[in-house]
Amino acid sequence: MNKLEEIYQKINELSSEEGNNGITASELSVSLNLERSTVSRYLNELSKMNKLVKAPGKPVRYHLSKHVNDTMTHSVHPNGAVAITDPNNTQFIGADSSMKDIIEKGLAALLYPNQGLHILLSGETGVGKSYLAEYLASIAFSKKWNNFSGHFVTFNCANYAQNPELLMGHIFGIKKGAYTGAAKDEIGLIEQANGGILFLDEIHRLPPTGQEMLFYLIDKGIYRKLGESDAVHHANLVIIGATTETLESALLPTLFRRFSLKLKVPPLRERTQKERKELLSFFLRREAQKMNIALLIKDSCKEAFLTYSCPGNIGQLKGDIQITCARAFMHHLQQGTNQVTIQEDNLPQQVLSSLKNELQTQSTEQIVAVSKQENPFPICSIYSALATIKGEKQQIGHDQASSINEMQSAINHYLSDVQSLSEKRIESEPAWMRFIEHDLLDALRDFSYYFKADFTFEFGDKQLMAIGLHLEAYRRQGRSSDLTANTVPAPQIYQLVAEKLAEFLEKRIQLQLPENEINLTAHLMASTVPEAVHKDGVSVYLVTHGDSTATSMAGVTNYLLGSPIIQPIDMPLSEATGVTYKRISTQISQHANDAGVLLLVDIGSLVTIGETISRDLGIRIRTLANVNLPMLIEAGRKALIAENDLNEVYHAARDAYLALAPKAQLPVAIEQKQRLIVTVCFTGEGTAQLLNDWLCKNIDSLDRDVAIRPIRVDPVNHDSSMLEVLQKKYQVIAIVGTVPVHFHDIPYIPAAELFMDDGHQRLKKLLEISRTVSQVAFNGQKVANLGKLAKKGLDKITTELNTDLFYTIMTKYFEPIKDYYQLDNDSTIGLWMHIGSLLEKMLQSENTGRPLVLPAQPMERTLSISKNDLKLWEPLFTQFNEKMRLNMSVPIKESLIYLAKQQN
Ligand SMILES: Nc1ncnc2c1ncn2[C@@H]1O[C@H](COP(=O)(O)OP(=O)(O)OP(=O)(O)O)[C@@H](O)[C@H]1O
Repeated sequence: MNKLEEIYQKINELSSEEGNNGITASELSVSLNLERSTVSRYLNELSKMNKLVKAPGKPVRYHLSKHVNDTMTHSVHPNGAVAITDPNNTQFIGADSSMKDIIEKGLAALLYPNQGLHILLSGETGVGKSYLAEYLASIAFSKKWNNFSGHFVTFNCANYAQNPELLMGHIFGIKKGAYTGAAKDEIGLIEQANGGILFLDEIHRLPPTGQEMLFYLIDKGIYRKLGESDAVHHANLVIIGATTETLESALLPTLFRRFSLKLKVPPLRERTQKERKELLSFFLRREAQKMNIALLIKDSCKEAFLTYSCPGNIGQLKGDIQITCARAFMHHLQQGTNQVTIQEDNLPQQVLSSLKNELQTQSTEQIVAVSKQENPFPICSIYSALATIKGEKQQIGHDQASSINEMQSAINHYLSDVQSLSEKRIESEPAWMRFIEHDLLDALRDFSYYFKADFTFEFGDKQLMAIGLHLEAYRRQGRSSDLTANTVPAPQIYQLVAEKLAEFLEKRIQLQLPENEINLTAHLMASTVPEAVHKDGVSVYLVTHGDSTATSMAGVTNYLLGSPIIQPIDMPLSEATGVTYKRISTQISQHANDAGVLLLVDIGSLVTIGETISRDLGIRIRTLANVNLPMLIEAGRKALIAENDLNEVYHAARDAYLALAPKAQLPVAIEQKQRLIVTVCFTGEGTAQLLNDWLCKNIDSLDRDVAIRPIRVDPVNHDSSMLEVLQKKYQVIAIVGTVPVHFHDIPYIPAAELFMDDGHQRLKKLLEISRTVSQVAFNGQKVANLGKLAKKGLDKITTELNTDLFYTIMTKYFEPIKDYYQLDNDSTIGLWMHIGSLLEKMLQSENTGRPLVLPAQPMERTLSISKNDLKLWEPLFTQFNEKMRLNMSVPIKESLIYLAKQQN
């Protein structure tokens, strides 16, 4: 036995020991009593011979190749391709050739004790980086290496590249209030993947701060959520990053170095012809399984797939094969053949071009696969769907209306199938666009652009896709399929537009459409009208408390009316009123028109929201409270008729309420009893009194009418007679205290909870919901005029300040600040006045040359100013600088931020 064999045998022995996790050169030199350098030399030799696999890291550990490979089962396929099958039956083409070394290294990294090593993958788009990451993870998980217990979580950083804050929020998690709109704590992907593997695709899209945070996590195992300044979280996970950029330039050097293993996945052009053949067969077999029918491919087409230049690599090859199969399948449906044959005219342009001249004469066909799986390929089943309806109609003699409904639902199914195709993006354009030739696509786009004034409905991408796919199928076929001959007319508005489109297409691209194709096009238009906000009708919005109440009520109504006319807006109880207001107003401003808006809300206090939005946006809005289903249906029905004006829709909905609601539920005037919060404890003087004081200080200005009464509850008999008495005089909103009191249906909030977010929020919501319209109306007025009130005040006390300009700036730029710190009305006016006076002083000092004397800072600086605070205020400060030429110093800026934070 020579030295090399001796060493290899020793490694075999050591590797078979329980819990062995690879061997290092030092360990081996000790057990063989040989020089470490000699051992290293032999180890390198053995790895070159593919007998060992090096796991990167320090110290380098060596594993027997057969151990790494044993984790995969090899199987031979009918076409001779050897593929490795992982436990989830994912075939990895190339695992025995171009990808062998890469896979072995990747597996060794994940096997590395105790936690695995972080991996960075690079390679052109579509080479299979995500596929590789998933493959490695599935093996590591199934073998339970390193106790991987969490999940394999994948995320593409490019999806949020335009919004770095959100991107980092997704990865690291968000602390409530981290930025405007961060209404609640969110857990991040790191937390989700803890104990497992996080795959970050397009990792180079992470901004430098994100990269630093990631570096810190990899280095120290700790991280912070966005917006957190003190808390730290621990995580133990492997990160696999992937990038299409050159490795060195993709990441900050610090982060780059933390990836112990860097692997470059080769492009398709560098793979062998044998591997490309395997890929082609693999993808064709998959499509055949989906279609559940014999799939044949002409030799010439096969050759084209093997030779065309495919810059998008395996991803593009797969996409082009799918499109080709879909076209061939479409052809098969129209011809009624009993097999699908891929022919030259099914090939996308870029594949076809490689065919030109030489190969077109070949015509041998070759069966690729037949499968019995029940999973028919979705696209283009519209004809068969329509045929079924036509058959049923003939049998039972349906009336016209129900036939239209069935037809629409068949079309809708077809569209959602097609839609799922467009979800997978190939390069930058949706997949469906590749089905439609450019001349037709351009013509449809131009039509939607030039004739938009003629539509009373939207004609966007969804419509383009549905109509384009259909007309492309018709055009390729060259004649209308018998199956489309249906006699059910589409609604008039769509029919007219379809006729106009037919005229346009004939002129533009000489495409002649027969009557039944025009009819079917009209049906396609009718089925794809999005959100069905008919441009000239009244819009109806439903706003209710709860996570999904509005959505489900609107869902039922829209279903019954057969049209998504009601727009739901859910108001989660945890959401601040200001945030809800913004959402409602944004939605209304995007969709409403001159016909106005009917706002249906669940509680009276929301009535004023409509009034305020109406004032702010200049849109006519009427509001009805205590909404129920009959009201909603009636409002929807009337709004569907474009001629009905806002008053008609409003009255119809109100009458429906009056006609259908039981007498007891009629909207009688809300009893004008004063609202009361009862605080309870065993003495009525201890905690109850303290709670009383706390509530007095913390209650919102909108609820200043609320009385607070501390009472004693007998520790023995829990006597609640005092509550009986109080209830006669007051409307008791809640009982807060240290003794659980369950009195009628009045909510009880334990004192401890009140000081935590949940309890406080609950009380706030109870107060909000119990506000009467008049209470809110008074304050609502005030809300709308806050700025004006402050301006009036400043007009009286300032001489230098341009209060109009100040008002304009503040109205726009102070709003996010108010929302962020959830400032109440009083604090808002106070801050407006404070800032106004400060600017006045600055102007005076500039004019007179006297130094600026600022009022003493009364606050204790216990609150810290975060980057988010500064970011929030910066636009306002910039405005003062640009529009008023007032440059605020850092201490002045900070004093304002402290002041606002203290109000919170
Ligand atoms: N070796 C393989 N065997 C079988 N299918 C593969 C293989 N490699 C890639 N694919 C398929 O090719 C498609 C593209 O691969 P993938 O999305 O992993 O590429 P990528 O390099 O991550 O691309 P991008 O950089 O655009 O995100 C996937 O749908 C995958 O199914």
